[in-house]
Amino acid sequence: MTVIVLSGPIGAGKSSLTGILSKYLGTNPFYESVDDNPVLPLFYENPKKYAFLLQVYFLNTRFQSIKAALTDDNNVLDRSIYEDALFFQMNADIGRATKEEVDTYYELLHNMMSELDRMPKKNPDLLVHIDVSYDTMLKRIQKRGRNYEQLSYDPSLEDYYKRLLRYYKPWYEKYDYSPKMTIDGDKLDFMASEEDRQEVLNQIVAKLKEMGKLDENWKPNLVK
Ligand SMILES: Nc1ncnc2c1ncn2[C@@H]1O[C@H](COP(=O)(O)OP(=O)(O)O)[C@@H](O)[C@H]1O
Ligand SMILES: Nc1nc2c(ncn2[C@H]2C[C@H](O)[C@@H](COP(=O)(O)O)O2)c(=O)[nH]1
Repeated sequence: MTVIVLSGPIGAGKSSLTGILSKYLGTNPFYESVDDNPVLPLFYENPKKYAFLLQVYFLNTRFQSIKAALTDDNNVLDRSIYEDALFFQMNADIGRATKEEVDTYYELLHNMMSELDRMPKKNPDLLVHIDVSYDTMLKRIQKRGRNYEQLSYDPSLEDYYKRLLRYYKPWYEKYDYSPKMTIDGDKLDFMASEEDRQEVLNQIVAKLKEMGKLDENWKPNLVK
């Protein structure tokens, strides 16, 4: 039984890989609340006003998801609570949160992480990070086509996305809640290429076997 958390910038392919991986491993996917998230469009319309509210919304849903996933012990999460502060800190650094909001946020996060630390299973088994360049990220955001995420909606999103990418390297290096691995999301087109999809799955399965989380003789639940 495994809990795998995915990470990566906007449009990296986390939701897509969550679907592919959970089917392959025969585990249950947890998707982030995006299309049904009432605060997300408000945030893109007025980031300064809604950065704190959006973060509390995401943090709450991520807390619920990781608790359920660690209890069930058979899941893939398309983004997790471990990535939450990366987003909020970046927004705070560009002046979208007051000192009081920052202090309140970190106190809330700390309380939630302490609660996770008291659970029988405290941590995920593996973090799979999808690494993408700015060009790839932008292409995928365009392909997905959510209006408020497009540079045509707000040209300052170019700086926002580039800044977000810069926060990922130190975040990944510091992450130590579980073993971790990186997928090259620029090179491996796991949506269009069957060969690339299999390569990504092979890399993840090899890591799980190396960690003793999958039996050496394990075979996929579903071969497409
Ligand atoms: N490796 C990939 N190659 C090509 N297109 C991809 C790849 N991963 C995702 N996409 C496409 O990019 C868009 C964003 O993917 P999505 O899974 O929603 O990313 P995320 O959950 O990381 O934001 C979708 O239209 C998806 O079909
Ligand atoms: N300010 C924040 N925005 C966030 C956070 N998590 C996700 N998001 C935004 C980014 C995208 O517009 C959308 C979906 O993200 P994907 O990476 O799944 O495409 O939601 C966050 O914590 N803070």
